[in-house]
Amino acid sequence: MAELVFFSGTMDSGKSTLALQTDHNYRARGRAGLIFSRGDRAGQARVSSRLGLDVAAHEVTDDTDFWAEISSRRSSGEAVDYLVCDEAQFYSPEQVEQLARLVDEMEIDIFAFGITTDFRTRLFPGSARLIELADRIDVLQVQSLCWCGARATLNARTVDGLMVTEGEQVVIGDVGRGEVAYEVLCRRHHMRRMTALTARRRSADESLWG
Ligand SMILES: Nc1ncnc2c1ncn2[C@@H]1O[C@H](COP(=O)(O)OP(=O)(O)O)[C@@H](O)[C@H]1O
Ligand SMILES: Cc1cn([C@H]2C[C@H](O)[C@@H](COP(=O)(O)O)O2)c(=O)[nH]c1=O
Repeated sequence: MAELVFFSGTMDSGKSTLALQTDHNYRARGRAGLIFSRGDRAGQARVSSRLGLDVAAHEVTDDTDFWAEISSRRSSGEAVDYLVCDEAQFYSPEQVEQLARLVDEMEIDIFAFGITTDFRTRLFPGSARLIELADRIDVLQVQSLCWCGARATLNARTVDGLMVTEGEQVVIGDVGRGEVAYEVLCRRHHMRRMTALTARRRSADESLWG
């Protein structure tokens, strides 16, 4: 039976690496698949992993209709056994429904990878629909860590190292890089808006003033 699986984790938890490994393993066994992504940091139509792999992919846009796209490929004789869908948090709820339909009506395995929540700890619409519809949700086993050493479960957006809570939901970026960047935190420190820089400053102040 084909499945819709949602592999989720914080930023920098190895999702794109696993997406590329999954594609590699299925392809190595003669199965035919397609890789999709939306808004990868490396640019349009790419899936890039911080471990160094960077491969071509099909860019998902507002106009992408997965059902129409795969039906048309199949009608013209192309085999499509599975889809690897990276940055799936950016897909629309309707696109996630199209993916679920491909599983149920065409027996195509869908491996979707993405973060669940944004910098304000709110679900992305695409991730919400994946959580509602997936046959299985796999939380990545590689632990990303908060600066305090606890397991990081949330993504913070930072400007010059300080956590911000206002802004657009979607701003493509990387952890620890750029003026606007991201940092993974445990819930306690996300709630306290305490990034690595804030913590360092606080401890410097404490040692200065006793
Ligand atoms: N220099 C490195 N050596 C070993 N592992 C690394 C290195 N840089 C990154 N990684 C691993 O890559 C992971 C990030 O992988 P990636 O697929 O880019 O994450 P995601 O797609 O979830 O944002 C990190 O959690 C870490 O385990
Ligand atoms: C928290 C959060 C993240 N993003 C963006 C930043 C990155 O471009 C991607 C996540 O990529 P990764 O492969 O999981 O590192 O999402 C965003 O647009 N808005 C947010 O709130």
